[in-house]
Amino acid sequence: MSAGTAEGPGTPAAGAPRIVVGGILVRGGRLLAARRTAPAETAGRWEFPGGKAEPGEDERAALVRELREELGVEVRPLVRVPGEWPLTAGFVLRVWTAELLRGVPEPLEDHDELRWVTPQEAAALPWLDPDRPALAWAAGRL
Ligand SMILES: Nc1nc2c([nH]c(=O)n2[C@H]2C[C@H](O)[C@@H](COP(=O)(O)OP(=O)(O)OP(=O)(O)O)O2)c(=O)[nH]1
Repeated sequence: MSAGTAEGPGTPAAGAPRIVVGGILVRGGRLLAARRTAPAETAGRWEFPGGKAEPGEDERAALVRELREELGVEVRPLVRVPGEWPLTAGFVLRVWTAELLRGVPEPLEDHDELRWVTPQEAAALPWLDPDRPALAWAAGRL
């Protein structure tokens, strides 16, 4: 809700950032990295799968929806990585750990490769820069 502006209650403040939410899935000491296919400036870079929360959509619900669409799996968000990281104009990245409930992740949308990587292997991949702090946080807990 905007605080004390003329926009009225419930109206997002002008310029309020929209959220991109990414998910950290962990299996046997490895985390799931996904290689983007688009847009061109991000193609070939690695990230945590996820996407944009719709206006008004809870970010956990957005993560569940995005991982269903992109990977074909059902997940349950667990813990939000402390912090958020600015993206291109108007978006911020937030990252959650998530439990894999059902399914085997497949690169159905937005990615051409998925890889379960150790922290050492992850560090050697060309990640999108905004993901690096969340990657470091996760790697320290594996
Ligand atoms: N999904 C995701 N996007 C990230 C991460 N790090 C990062 O910089 N980004 C950027 C890449 C994209 O420009 C943007 C997210 O867009 P997206 O294409 O994944 O979102 P979306 O699935 O909702 O796509 P759309 O509605 O635009 O079609 O955020 C990350 O860890 N996960």
